Amino acid sequence: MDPEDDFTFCQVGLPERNDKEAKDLASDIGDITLKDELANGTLSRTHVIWNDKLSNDITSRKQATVGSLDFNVIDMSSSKQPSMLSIEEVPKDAGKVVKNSGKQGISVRKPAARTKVPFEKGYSQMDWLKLTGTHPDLAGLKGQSNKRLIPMSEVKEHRTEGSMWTVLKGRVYNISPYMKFHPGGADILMKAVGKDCTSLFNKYHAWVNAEFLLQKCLVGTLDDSH
Ligand code: HEM
Repeated sequence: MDPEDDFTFCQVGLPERNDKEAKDLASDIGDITLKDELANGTLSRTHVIWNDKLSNDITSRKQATVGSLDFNVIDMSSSKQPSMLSIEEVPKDAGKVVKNSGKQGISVRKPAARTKVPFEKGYSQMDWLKLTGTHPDLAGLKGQSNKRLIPMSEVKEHRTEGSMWTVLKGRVYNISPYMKFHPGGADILMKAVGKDCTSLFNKYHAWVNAEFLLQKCLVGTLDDSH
């Protein structure tokens, strides 16, 4: 076996390096990219968000090693662009990071304020999925078809505890059984009752797959002909 490959006995401690050299190197490090070298030799950019335009401003790029750490040292001192935006600078609850068409480079799109409510025991999304798989009539159809066309006037009538209807993307749902499972809380979901909640829904979480989550709560299709 090649002795280089033998990791059973390895040298412990820092390799010999003169202190001044290490300090100079550290002060030189402006931006550090955490490097994920992929099998094919390409670099993945999971750790630092790049503005592609910035790449053009890199005046020098060198490999450096301090102790056992490898760095990509990137000199951007001549750059007129704002500095790179590191992941730490992105607010945790922020929406997607989008590229700005202007000169600013990267900006963060502010989503609608969202407060997740801690779920009561037994009311997690997992519990909801279990319930949808076992409950025989979540929509409260009592044998009626859910292919029925329903006028808005009928939706408005359903605002009582066991029967709270809403319209979402042209479909009518009984959201009464979902109330306590809603991650945003029952109070806010009450705003949807007796109304078309499509725009509110999209404002808070357009990505949520309600067609799937509420499929067992489907009561019918909105009749918007009058
Ligand atoms: C009627 C169908 C709806 C369904 C199936 C639904 C489902 C969900 C789901 C799955 C989440 C968690 C999202 C995530 O973790 O990213 C959520 C969160 C939330 N929902 Fe809804 N929702 C509905 C309607 C609404 C409406 C009408 C409102 C506002 C009036 C609303 C307000 C919120 C809020 C504020 C959260 C916040 C918490 C968060 O995720 O950060 N939802 N909802």
